[in-house]
Amino acid sequence: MDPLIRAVESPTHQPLVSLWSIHRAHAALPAFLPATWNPFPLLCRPRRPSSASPPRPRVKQTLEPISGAPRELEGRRDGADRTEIEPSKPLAVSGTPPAGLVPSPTRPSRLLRCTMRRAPIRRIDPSPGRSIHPTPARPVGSVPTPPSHWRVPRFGGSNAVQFAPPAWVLRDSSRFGDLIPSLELSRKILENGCEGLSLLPVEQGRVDIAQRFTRYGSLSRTPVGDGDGSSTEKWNGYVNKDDRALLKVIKYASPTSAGAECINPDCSWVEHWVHRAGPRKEIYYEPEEVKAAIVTCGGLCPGLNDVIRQVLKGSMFITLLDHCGDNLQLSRDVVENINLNGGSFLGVSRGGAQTSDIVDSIQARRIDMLFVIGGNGSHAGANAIHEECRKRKLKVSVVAVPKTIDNDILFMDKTFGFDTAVEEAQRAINSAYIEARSAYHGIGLVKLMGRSSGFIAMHASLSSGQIDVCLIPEVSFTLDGEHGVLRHLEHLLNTKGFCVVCVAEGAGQDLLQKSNATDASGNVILSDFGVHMQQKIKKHFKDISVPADLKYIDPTYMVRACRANASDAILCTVLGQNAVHGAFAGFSGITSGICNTHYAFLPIPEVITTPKHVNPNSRMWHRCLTSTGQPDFH
Ligand SMILES: Nc1ncnc2c1ncn2[C@@H]1O[C@H](COP(=O)(O)OP(=O)(O)O)[C@@H](O)[C@H]1O
Ligand SMILES: O=P(O)(O)OC[C@H]1O[C@](O)(COP(=O)(O)O)[C@@H](O)[C@@H]1O
Repeated sequence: MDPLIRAVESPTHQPLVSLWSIHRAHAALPAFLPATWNPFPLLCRPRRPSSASPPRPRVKQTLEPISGAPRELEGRRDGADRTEIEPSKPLAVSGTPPAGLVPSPTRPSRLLRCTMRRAPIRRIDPSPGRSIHPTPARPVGSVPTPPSHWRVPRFGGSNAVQFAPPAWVLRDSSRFGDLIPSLELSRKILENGCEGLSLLPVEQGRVDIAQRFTRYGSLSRTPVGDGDGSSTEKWNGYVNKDDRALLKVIKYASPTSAGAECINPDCSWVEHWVHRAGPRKEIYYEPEEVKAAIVTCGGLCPGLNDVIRQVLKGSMFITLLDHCGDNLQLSRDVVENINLNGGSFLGVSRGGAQTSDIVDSIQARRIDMLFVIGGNGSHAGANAIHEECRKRKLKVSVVAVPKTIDNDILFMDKTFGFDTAVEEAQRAINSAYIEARSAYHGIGLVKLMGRSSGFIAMHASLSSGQIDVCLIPEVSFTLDGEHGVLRHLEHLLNTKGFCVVCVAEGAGQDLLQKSNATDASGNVILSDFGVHMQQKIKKHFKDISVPADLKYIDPTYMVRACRANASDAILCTVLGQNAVHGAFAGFSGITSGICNTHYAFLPIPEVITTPKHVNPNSRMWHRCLTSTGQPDFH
């Protein structure tokens, strides 16, 4: 099914992520399984119920423990002759199994291959106006215990969540019938099955939904050699629409494992599949006719120009870009060298227009694709636009590219600009180090950006190796008292003679007076912890009559108002290209990211559930503590 049309027309948005839960498989099964049993999900395949397919026979299997009575399990046999345990009876062996149980010698693997539970489809209600900023829920800086979302980044709401793959609705004819009950073609689908359907039966003629083959792969791309034995005829370089990447690869044996990100209380394995990004063979727009708009919002970020340029390069025939209400004709020539400079060629701002006005403009200008390059706020905006386009039944692909130096977007390995910002931040740290090292009782203090997450401070501290104390918003601390930061600085001056402190912008907000002011986008304007810390250090050492030479460095915008480094430039290139591929493939309401080293498309509502934070239990934060040698400050 045309995913764009699905997005535009379906009353229930079917997000792009396929997520299947193997319910409690690990917790309940191991005692019954041979040591070689693999609890990982490849053996499990999504069940796709279809009214066309005959009911599968029920089967019973017996588990024969070494000691104790045999137990019977019930399930259904699937087409591949595998048995699925009934969802309502996840294992029918509740309670703690007696020790020493082994699988039945008769067909053990069939029985226990996997336990599948079909989770209800979660309806996404992105509430366009909803603020995704963390402050209402958690006052900035007050971090008594790590909130659950730091430990459990996950898709969806409660329990097992399943997102259908793109064509799922079409294959599930009964569900499809529910969606569009009155249409002739949907009846045909019910009768004939849905495979191979390429036209959506809604308002044909008004919305052009026919797919066509892209010429992307035939332009100049040919396979190199045949050394690997693959046939050049078969090579096409396209990403299959059913390709998926696994989001999480660590299986935590216990919720207390370092950095465990558990979805279930018992930490049982749940697989998260994300759609692989890249060029599809079938596209839903005529490249020569596409009109696209790009917008860059929020704070500056190294690499914005690289993404803009790639959107132009990747899409062969984008003819129009729209910025601030003005039509700005862009061509490849115009953007040829923009990546050599920092900033945004299009400009950035906070705050902005009403969603309905933006969509009015999209409609009036007959724009087919909108590329939104921005952070959490921009993603919320993009989603609101996508929803409004759906409501108006407009064939518009809204695709985002996650941008922020703060690296605070969920599920992404990293956002572009972050690496560069860390590199720049390191320079500030190095200067502070040199100043502190060269002075008698020198103290270098560096404040780095990071509104609600301390990724820049943590990574810059780690990469520089010159930091003695790193303070981030996610970890609470006290300044005064026996276990406070100031006493530790005293200790450092006494022992090594100097020290360097790195604080994230959002750190220690609970120690400061709140202003409650917000910027034009609704982001809380933070109190300046860097200056507060500077004053506290000066006063403390004056009070105890110990000389201290404090040098305060706040590089502020210097870490982001620069050109992307090589690593970010590559990331921007790929993300920008993939955004175009996603739009041409007919997706809307998605973002183009990198997850678990693979480039992926993710549904926007999922990535804006909450900003990503440093997990204080993570290995990375512990590595940082090992590197700085700092104690707990409370
Ligand atoms: N919840 C929201 N819904 C719709 N638009 C939003 C929302 N939050 C922010 N925006 C818009 O997104 C744009 C960028 O948001 P901002 O928070 O400044 O930067 P960033 O995208 O980097 O987080 C602003 O124009 C703002 O009006
Ligand atoms: O002063 P400005 O431009 O509003 O930006 C300050 C904020 O921008 C950032 O650099 C990035 O924020 P965004 O991701 O919202 O663009 C933050 O670290 C910082 O708090």
